[in-house]
Amino acid sequence: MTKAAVMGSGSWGTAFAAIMADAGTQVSLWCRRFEVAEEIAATRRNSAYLPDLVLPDLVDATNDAQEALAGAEIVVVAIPAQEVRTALAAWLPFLEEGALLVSLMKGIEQDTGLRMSQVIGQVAGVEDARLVVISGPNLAKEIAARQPAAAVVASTSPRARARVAEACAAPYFRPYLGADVIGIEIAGATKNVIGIAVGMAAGMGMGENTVASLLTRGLAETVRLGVALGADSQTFLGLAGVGDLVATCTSPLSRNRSFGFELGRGRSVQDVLATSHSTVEGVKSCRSILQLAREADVDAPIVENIVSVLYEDRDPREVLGAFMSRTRKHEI
Ligand SMILES: NC(=O)C1=CN([C@@H]2O[C@H](COP(=O)(O)OP(=O)(O)OC[C@H]3O[C@@H](n4cnc5c(N)ncnc54)[C@H](O)[C@@H]3O)[C@@H](O)[C@H]2O)C=CC1
Ligand SMILES: O=C(CO)COP(=O)(O)O
Repeated sequence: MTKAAVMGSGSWGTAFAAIMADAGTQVSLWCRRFEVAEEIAATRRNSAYLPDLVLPDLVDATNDAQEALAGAEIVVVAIPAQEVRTALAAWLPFLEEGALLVSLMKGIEQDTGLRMSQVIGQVAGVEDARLVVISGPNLAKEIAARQPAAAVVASTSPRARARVAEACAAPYFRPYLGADVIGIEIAGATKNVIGIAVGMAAGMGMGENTVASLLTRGLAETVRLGVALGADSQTFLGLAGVGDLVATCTSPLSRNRSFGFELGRGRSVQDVLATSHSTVEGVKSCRSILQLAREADVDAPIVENIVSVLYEDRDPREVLGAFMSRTRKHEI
């Protein structure tokens, strides 16, 4: 039986541990807090994140990273993007020789502008063939309820992606295979920022036309950036592209959309962040994405305007007006 470690017991790490166990993989779920590991051991539940999910018996929880990583052939990282560098460095001594490293994160590192698989590869000093990324329309709560969903499991190594896909193919979770790691990571990180923009518009009372227009232009912006960075444009029509954009931009379960919604209703960035207990990746990644776009000389008006709302105190209403008065141009 394959043994995996899932490092991070927030909403996605916990749901993904259940997926892997339902796929027949033995999972050790690493929890940063001892109380979470203790609760899971005693009740099979992680009440702070997914209270309705009863974790399968194949999931063991521990807050000892060495114990979690012992014997793990697949190591899945599921923590906030900006924390990966430091956390992974602490886990390095306990990684098994040859283990595959899987990123579930949807973010870009601040300051370096690196994608998550790049950060993992750099910190762990491993070749691309051992790195895998997973992305798609995967709202954790729906997955935890075992509602059917699909995702892309991507790696430059056919063997690595096939092995990880096998280890997470559950009756309600269908992994597709992919090789375009750049496209999948750019799609995953950028959709969070587009989700904030759409949420903002919805919070201001705008209807479906506005949502669909922003979503579509957000996709155009994401494709431009991805292709400039070496991605295949077809990737953005797939699960990690359109698929995730639709899930994020239309679901009240999305933290990024909900964050934007509250801004649209008139609350301040600080106020909304102070009351949010879970990760809103678009907030920290939007500046790194804008930086990547500027370096690649790519026009990214939605990301740029979200940065100005979040970091330059710009009024969301003013931003919506700014989109409408941009210089007329060809759609494609
Ligand atoms: N929740 C979802 O539906 C999905 C989330 N993702 C991505 O997965 C990543 C993780 O997100 P969630 O699980 O939703 O976040 P979360 O906010 O639910 O949980 C974050 C987890 O990371 C841990 N953590 C925080 N700082 C840490 C540190 N310095 N060292 C070690 N652990 C730390 C927390 O204790 C918590 O267990 C994000 O990049 C997110 O975009 C991807 C797909 C779906
Ligand atoms: O990535 C996600 C769904 O695929 C989760 O989106 P949020 O982080 O906005 O909740």
